[in-house]
Amino acid sequence: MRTAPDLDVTAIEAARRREAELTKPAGSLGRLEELAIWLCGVQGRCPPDPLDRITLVIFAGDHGVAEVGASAYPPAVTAQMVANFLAGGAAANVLASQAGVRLRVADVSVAGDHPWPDAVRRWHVANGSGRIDVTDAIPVETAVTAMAAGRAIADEEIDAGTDLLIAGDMGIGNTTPAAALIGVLTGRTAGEVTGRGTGVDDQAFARKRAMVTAAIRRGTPWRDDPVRLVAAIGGADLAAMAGFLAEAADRRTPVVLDGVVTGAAALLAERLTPGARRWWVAGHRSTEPGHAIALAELGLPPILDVGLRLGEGTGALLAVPILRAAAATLTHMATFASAGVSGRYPPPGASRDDSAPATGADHPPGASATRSNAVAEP
Ligand SMILES: Cc1cc2ncn([C@H]3O[C@H](COP(=O)(O)O)[C@@H](O)[C@H]3O)c2cc1C
Ligand SMILES: O=C(O)c1cccnc1
Repeated sequence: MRTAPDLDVTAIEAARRREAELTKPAGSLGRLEELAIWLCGVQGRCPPDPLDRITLVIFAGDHGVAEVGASAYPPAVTAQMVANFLAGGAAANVLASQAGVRLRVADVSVAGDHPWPDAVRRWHVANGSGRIDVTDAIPVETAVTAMAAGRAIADEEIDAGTDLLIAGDMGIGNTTPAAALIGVLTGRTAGEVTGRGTGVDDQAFARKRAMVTAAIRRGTPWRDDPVRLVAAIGGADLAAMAGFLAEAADRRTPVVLDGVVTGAAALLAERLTPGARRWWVAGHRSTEPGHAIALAELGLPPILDVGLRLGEGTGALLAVPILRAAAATLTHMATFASAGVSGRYPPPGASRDDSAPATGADHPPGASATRSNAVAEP
């Protein structure tokens, strides 16, 4: 099995050294420091380039479980929301515009014929996905085609020159296959991974949990075969997302993950290409219980936790300003030496000269120390 490429260790080391030289207490920028170091690792340079060219790809597809009460909304909403994305009226449009992110919609498996531009329909590989509690979502051949479609979409964006990709989802009923995939891939029960999605009532929630239980049972034999697993209990859109995420890692392109649906696709992609997760960050943690479980399995702590349960890439879009802030601080802050700010006291036992004034002569870690109050290694 092919593993994902490593991040650039030299750039990571340079970023760590630079973080320690900046005019702030060591570690005080918290998660921003980790994100800045990660950005250097994925870009292979320190300081990192600003994130000017970011694209969100929303993978749209229908799901048979929505026909039998898995969602609080009717299946027709999937296509109607694709039209809404194209008209600019969805939450993802507004947040993408705020964050300066390009939005692209890919109809991978929306049911029916639609008069959408070729760019939207080009990677259409299925007319919806089957009821996963009783039958396969898609044939295995369609899963293979859908994964290749997701890889092709990633290639198109990477070849066009992108600094960062975001994966988002649109598909009524899609939190049911997402929960089932997370259940199989983390060994959890339907009770642990199933949430209310768009907000189903108690009766529908019980029905949904029963569907997830049945789907987990149907999918468990394919636990170690991501292609057969996504064919059995996922769907074409989830397969395309998994291909997209794996390809981004293969091509050394960072990705911000969104909610429970991209989380399920990420678990699949990590099985396709072990180590791919190093190329991703989790934009947020949604309120769907399966999402926290997926992120824990991936070892990806979310940047934000603000009660979102929408999908479309919205949680990832909200994290973009934080990623940009991380890059900007590492790039533009002064160092102790350049700003003439005194560094940290040396550790107990080390000799120290308290009378030394705060001048530009203090020393960042890694520089040769000629004064006793040089900055300590963090
Ligand atoms: C108007 C509307 C816009 C949405 N945008 C994202 N979703 C989100 O909700 C759906 C998943 O939840 P469930 O599994 O309960 O159907 C997906 O379409 C997901 O993208 C939406 C849902 C609705 C109704
Ligand atoms: O976690 C998500 O992204 C989510 C939650 C509910 C509905 N749709 C998406």
